[in-house]
Amino acid sequence: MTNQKILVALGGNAILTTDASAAAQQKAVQKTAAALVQFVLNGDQLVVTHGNGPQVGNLLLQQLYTNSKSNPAMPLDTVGAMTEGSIGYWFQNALQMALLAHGFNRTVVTLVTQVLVAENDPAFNHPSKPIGPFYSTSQLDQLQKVHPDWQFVADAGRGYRRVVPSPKPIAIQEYPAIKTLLDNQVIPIVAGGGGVPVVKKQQKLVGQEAVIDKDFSAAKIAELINADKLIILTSVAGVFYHFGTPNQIKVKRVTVKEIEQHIADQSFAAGSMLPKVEAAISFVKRTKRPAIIGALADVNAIIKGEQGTVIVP
Ligand SMILES: Nc1ncnc2c1ncn2[C@@H]1O[C@H](COP(=O)(O)OP(=O)(O)O)[C@@H](O)[C@H]1O
Ligand SMILES: NC(=O)OP(=O)(O)O
Repeated sequence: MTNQKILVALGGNAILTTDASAAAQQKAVQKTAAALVQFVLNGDQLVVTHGNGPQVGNLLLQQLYTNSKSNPAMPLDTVGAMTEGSIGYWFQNALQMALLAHGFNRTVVTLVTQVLVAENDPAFNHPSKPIGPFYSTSQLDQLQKVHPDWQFVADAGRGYRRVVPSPKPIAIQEYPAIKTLLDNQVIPIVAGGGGVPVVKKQQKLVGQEAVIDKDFSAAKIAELINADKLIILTSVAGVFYHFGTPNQIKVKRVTVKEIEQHIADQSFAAGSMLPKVEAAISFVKRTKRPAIIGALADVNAIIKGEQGTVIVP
């Protein structure tokens, strides 16, 4: 029994494989849920957050087909909330079933989470978060004619993706509810897709057309709930130096100071490994507790301390 409070942040591969149908995504989520059960078996208090990049982009595209006065397209903040609900439902359902299979009748709850961001965050003028599908060069030309205001980035060898602003989280509006759920042994699924970005305007919270990086929201919540560990699960076995070259080396354990040096050397790709490393550093610096980045497939070995990259103060 480890009896720790652990926040697990799940990347896209935990949800979406190659098939974007609801059935296929639910199947992937069921596999992920089966892996997460180990934390509960260990006596840990689990908090889950997850990404939504592919899903929020796909749902935003679906809005275009129905866009009319009587059935208007929903804006990005609302579409983000829709993905928190839909992906949260998949996880809620899958985790409850996986726990029941082990004899645990636990309540799992998805909390649509509003995350406060700064209205003057420079990210609003520099879209950087890739969402939705990949496009070929000819598809890109076509899309740019129809949507001249959309921005795209080239994604190393895989085509182009639309990018939207990704402001940094400042505060978690529903933190008191997260605390209450944890105090009552409920497993919360929070800040899915980074949470819905909102800014405070004259005492009102106003949704923003942006997608927060879930790794940053995960680090913020892990800090607020006083988590013993932040675990970021993705598709690679950990953080690599010289990634993608014949000299790549997997980092097993590293101090904040050492890994910060590698950020300065631009070792980590923006929009993929860099936000994970930055989020992990933020948690470790502020709590003096470890953060681990590793593969979802290695979750049991990560729990035993045998896999992943451990970042320490
Ligand atoms: N230095 C690095 N070490 C490990 N992976 C890296 C590095 N730089 C870039 N990556 C890429 O980052 C990816 C993980 O980021 P991403 O796909 O955005 O995560 P997720 O969707 O799981 O949150 C890896 O699959 C890998 O291709
Ligand atoms: N919102 C978010 O960070 O999503 P992904 O992890 O899917 O990119």
